[in-house]
Amino acid sequence: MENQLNYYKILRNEWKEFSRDRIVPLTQGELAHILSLNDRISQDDVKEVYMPLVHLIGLRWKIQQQKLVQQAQFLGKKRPQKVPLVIGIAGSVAVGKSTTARLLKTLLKEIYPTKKIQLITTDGFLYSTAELKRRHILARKGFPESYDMDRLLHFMDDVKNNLPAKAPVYSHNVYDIIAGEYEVIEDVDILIVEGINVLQLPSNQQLYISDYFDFSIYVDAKEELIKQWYLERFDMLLDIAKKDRKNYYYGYAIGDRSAADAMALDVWQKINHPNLHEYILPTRNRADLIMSKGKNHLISELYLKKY
Ligand SMILES: Nc1ncnc2c1ncn2[C@@H]1O[C@H](COP(=O)(O)OP(=O)(O)O)[C@@H](O)[C@H]1O
Ligand SMILES: CC(C)(COP(=O)(O)O)[C@@H](O)C(=O)NCCC(=O)O
Repeated sequence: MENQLNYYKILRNEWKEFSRDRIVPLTQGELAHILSLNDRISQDDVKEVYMPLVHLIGLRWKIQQQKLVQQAQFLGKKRPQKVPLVIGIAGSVAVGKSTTARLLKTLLKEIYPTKKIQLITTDGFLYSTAELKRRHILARKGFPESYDMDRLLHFMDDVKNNLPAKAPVYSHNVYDIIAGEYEVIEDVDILIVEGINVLQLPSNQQLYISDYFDFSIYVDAKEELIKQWYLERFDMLLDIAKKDRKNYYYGYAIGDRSAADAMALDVWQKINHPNLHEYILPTRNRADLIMSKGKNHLISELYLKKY
């Protein structure tokens, strides 16, 4: 990413200093616990990248709480209403959004043990395969029109008003929405919302989903790397699928692996590549923080919005 006027470019070495002494340090035991829950993340990443990030989120949370107190005073209310803090995580398919989101949730839970912290992915707001077929847009899965953005907007509205909200659930293994399964969000303190579309503008709406966010992150990397991670994840999904006849990928998993890999590459080129360039990358500059990854998912630099 080239230098942007409205972002501070912060190298990893500078960023890692930002949490020093200002946040509850983790004990070795807590760190080990966090790493055991997320085998994809290194100890260095937790200390050098995620701890300063959690510190920054903590500061934003304080400001949000202060605003709510001021507003309550202005309105002559005794107490401010409870409004959950919402963190959005955007980026390409397979860039590592859900891995980042899971780690952030684990860390926040460790640091704020009495708070309720939940995570949803907007994959659940994709139309079901049956509905995509009915709309003749099965080949457009992941593109803006394949999501029920109105439903997502209403969901965000309920969350922010501290009303119970239900997020539908998507399974990569089934490659579809799981009918009747929901993640229930209720009386939550922090909600993390992860998905390729979280910084997009829903059609026919005046509101961005990100209007509900208190802090937003875009996970970024060069496309060659993301494509490689997509293909590697596809291979991992096939390994899992081999053991399960009901898995969507079972047929590919027991067949010729090079034909399956060629199919995945084709999906990248025809679907995920154009989606990244037409609809996901253009939302990058809406994020409060851009985390830029290099080889082996190592975060090399961060871009923090100046204002
Ligand atoms: N920090 C990381 N270290 C190692 N592998 C990672 C890391 N982040 C993501 N991955 C791997 O990259 C692939 C894509 O990550 P995932 O979180 O599923 O992406 P997304 O949610 O953006 O589609 C997965 O195979 C995941 O295990
Ligand atoms: C469900 C998704 C839209 C969401 O992507 P995610 O960021 O969770 O990987 C994507 O994984 C997808 O299915 N895209 C359609 C093309 C494909 O099969 O990859």
